[in-house]
Amino acid sequence: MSKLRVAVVGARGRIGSEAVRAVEAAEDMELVAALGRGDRLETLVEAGAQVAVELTTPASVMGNLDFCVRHGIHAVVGTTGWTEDRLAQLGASLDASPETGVLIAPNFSIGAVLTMAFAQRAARYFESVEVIELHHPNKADAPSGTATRTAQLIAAARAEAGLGPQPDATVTALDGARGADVDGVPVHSVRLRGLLAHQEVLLGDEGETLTIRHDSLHHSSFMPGVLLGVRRVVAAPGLTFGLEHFLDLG
Ligand SMILES: NC(=O)C1=CN([C@@H]2O[C@H](COP(=O)(O)OP(=O)(O)OC[C@H]3O[C@@H](n4cnc5c(N)ncnc54)[C@H](OP(=O)(O)O)[C@@H]3O)[C@@H](O)[C@H]2O)C=CC1
Ligand SMILES: O=C(O)C1=N[C@H](C(=O)O)C[C@H](O)C1
Repeated sequence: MSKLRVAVVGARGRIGSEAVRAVEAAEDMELVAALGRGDRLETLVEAGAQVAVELTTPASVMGNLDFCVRHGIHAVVGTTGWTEDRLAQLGASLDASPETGVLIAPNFSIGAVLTMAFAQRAARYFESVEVIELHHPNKADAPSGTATRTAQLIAAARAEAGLGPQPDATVTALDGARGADVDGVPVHSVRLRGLLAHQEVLLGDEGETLTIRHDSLHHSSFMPGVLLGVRRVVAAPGLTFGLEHFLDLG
């Protein structure tokens, strides 16, 4: 069986360097390129990459994906910063290259994917819900892509269940005290030395609360999801948003 020819873009970063090691260790993959900032994207074509794992920054990801899609290189994307406008732009590129697949995974760890699924499922039963994400202090964006996606899923589930706005009698508050508002769900961001990537979803109703917590303790937690994405994206043309689409969550 021929090996999948895989490149990593953002290969010297925190998750990118871990992805390089994971691809090198995978028996069914060959690492054909490892690009850092300033390296030529044409290397991907010269190296015959079938899949590019994109782990850079919100400022770089759109240009990198545009190049990959135009050249028929499938992409597995962990980089954050996705908005409706960006997704529409990527969708237009994919329309012109219909056999190419792009997976965007707000989080590659199975525990985080399950957290999102459990929170989405629980949301309809609770009047109140807030999300707290906690990360290392070198993280560039807030809130995290995972927390934003979690809040969007919760908000959609609440709307589908006919729930209205959350109870909150706050009249005065310091700026930021109630967190960021993501579709009506408060999201609070903690940046703390010693942490890596953590999230709590707090749900509350009369006389009870439910807390769903996930902790990524090492970047290795993301690697099974990255490798699964690489294996599956080659047979999934178009845009797939969320690793859950490649998992059987029952
Ligand atoms: N989906 C998931 O499960 C996960 C997603 N992430 C996300 O991945 C992204 C990267 O995170 P992290 O590794 O911590 O960040 P880092 O800053 O450690 O890594 C980003 C790397 O990308 C490089 N880079 C920037 N632009 C380019 C470019 N155009 N071409 C090639 N390389 C480039 C940077 O180089 P330089 O240092 O020179 O700027 C840096 O080495 C973030 O958006 C983060 O939120 C992180 C962990 C898990
Ligand atoms: O920057 C990180 O570290 C992480 N970024 C992703 C996010 O913003 O959700 C995934 C994970 O939380 C780690």
